[in-house]
Amino acid sequence: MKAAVLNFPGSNCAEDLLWAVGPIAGAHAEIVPATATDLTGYDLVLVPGGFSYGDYLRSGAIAKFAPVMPALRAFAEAGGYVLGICNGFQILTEAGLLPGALQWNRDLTFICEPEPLVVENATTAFTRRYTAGQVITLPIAHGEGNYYADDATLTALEAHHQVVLRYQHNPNGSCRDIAGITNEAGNVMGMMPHPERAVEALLGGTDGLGMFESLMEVCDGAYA
Ligand SMILES: NC(=O)CC[C@H](N)C(=O)O
Repeated sequence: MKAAVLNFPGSNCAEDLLWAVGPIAGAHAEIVPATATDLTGYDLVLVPGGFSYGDYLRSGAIAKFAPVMPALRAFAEAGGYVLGICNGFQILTEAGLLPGALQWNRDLTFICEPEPLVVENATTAFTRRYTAGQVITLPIAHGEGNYYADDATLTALEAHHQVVLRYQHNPNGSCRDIAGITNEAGNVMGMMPHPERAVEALLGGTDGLGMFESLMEVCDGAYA
């Protein structure tokens, strides 16, 4: 699997993500600046967490105009796998690659804590190494993680099994406890928790590793 980790001005998780998907999971991975205009040749594009363009206006609202975004859109429309984590999820919703929006947390505070999550859909390219109903613990670290979508959108998300991760104890006010979703085609996923911060015992847990292993399995076949 060849993975690109996008890097916007203000991203602060690109190196962590590179470490998780590269040396830890075993992919060929490299950092690609937001000024790039071509993403051909990659199997997976990762959109990292952080504060792209200082989170000015709204998280992700400026990043959606970055030079790399037309290439990211073309990559996604061609069926390439895209995973947006935290600010990456915010960027994907702002860009319209995923439905809904991330609002300020219910209590208007930045929350940084390990969070138990239920794997709702274990058939996706991002979660096939888990089992349905499995509870995993991943860190969250965000101010604007309160997922919102209108009722029709939420109903469609549920009907098409696009809700992939739900908070067990909703920390931020997200509609229907949603922590992560895919697009209808299933090749684009966004999630507020950080799987790359849970890939080694040294980090306090390895529950995030399954996401990168799932993608390795889908892109490269059997994963040892
Ligand atoms: N770690 C992150 O990506 C979170 C940053 C994000 N912009 C926020 O909502 O605070």
